[in-house]
Amino acid sequence: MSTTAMSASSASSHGYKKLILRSYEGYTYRDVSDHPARDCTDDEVPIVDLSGMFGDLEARKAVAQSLLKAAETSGFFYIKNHGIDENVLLGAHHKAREFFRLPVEQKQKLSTTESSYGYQGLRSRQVNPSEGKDRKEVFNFHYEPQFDPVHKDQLSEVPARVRKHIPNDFSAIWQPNGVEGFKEEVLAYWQACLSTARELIRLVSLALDLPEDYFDRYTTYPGGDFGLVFYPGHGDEQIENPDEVGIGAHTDLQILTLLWQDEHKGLQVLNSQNEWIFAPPIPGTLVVNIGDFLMRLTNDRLKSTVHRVIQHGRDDRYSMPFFFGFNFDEKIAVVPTCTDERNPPKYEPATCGELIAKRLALGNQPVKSS
Ligand SMILES: O=C(O)CCC(=O)C(=O)O
Ligand SMILES: [Fe+2]
Repeated sequence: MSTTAMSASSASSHGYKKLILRSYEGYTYRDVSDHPARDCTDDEVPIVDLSGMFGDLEARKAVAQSLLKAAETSGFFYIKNHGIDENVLLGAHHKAREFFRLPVEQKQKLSTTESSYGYQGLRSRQVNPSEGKDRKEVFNFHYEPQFDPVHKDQLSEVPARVRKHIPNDFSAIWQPNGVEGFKEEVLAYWQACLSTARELIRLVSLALDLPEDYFDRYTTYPGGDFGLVFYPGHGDEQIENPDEVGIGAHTDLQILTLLWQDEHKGLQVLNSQNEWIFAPPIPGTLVVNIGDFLMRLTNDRLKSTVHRVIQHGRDDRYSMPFFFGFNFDEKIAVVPTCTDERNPPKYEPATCGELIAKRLALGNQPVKSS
């Protein structure tokens, strides 16, 4: 996402605000209700029970159908019975809590200049050009073959085209930081997410009437960006700016996002009536949402939906998003089952890497407000 703060007007009139969004194609604009968000209904962001994902083909197809319905409407759903060990998940969360409590100078030692790896401080980023700076701290990292259980024992076989995407300064972020077991526990959860995402994409194939392994060849060295995110609570402080965002409105860039959120509400999803709805935390679930590249590959059938976080509670909020993507350099066309004579492909084959680079480059360009 963008690393450059910019200012642009977000004039309010008749209960609507103009929202500027970054997309692969450039800037897009939406008039969005400025009414306070309400909670989503069970239909808008449904719970998909993944138990059947580990069953026979019939059971897998049944789960795929419920996933498809959600992916075609709001593009957001909760998953339960996802198979990720609660202890692994909470292990990473507890390390995140310890990490963000470290003195800021210590956290800043884990910042990088070449890449977006490592620590990013409070209000140092602005994801949305028409909202303010993000009131959050983050510890980020990206896919590394050496952490992927599929490749960690055959690192000499990692192709040069994959190595090319690993920045030189990546290992700096893993130096000891004062939190015992930080790297081990965080990576254990990242690995669980990676394996769940590789399973989920097989369900997506089934849902789209494709062979179950259709996308497998695109997930050998996949995108696996991860963030520990900390939205500090306001405690007894007065909220000075009711519009201040934790993370500004955006769509996720890649294939699927798996988001763990703690018990504090904050995640808002923009529905098709341009109203904000909360996707509140539900114990035992992760939130899954479709990314821009999957929307494109399905000829816009699966929806990549705008979302943001506003954290105005007294308490701190923590979340852990895992962004699953396809191999960065693989040119992929719109899938055959999402097109026909009346609905030809809207997009040329493209690589995930080139489109992401295009969108990130927008962060360095001036914004037109309409
Ligand atoms: O923290 C959250 O609940 C959502 C974060 C998010 O949307 C992102 O990092 O892309
Ligand atoms: Fe997001």
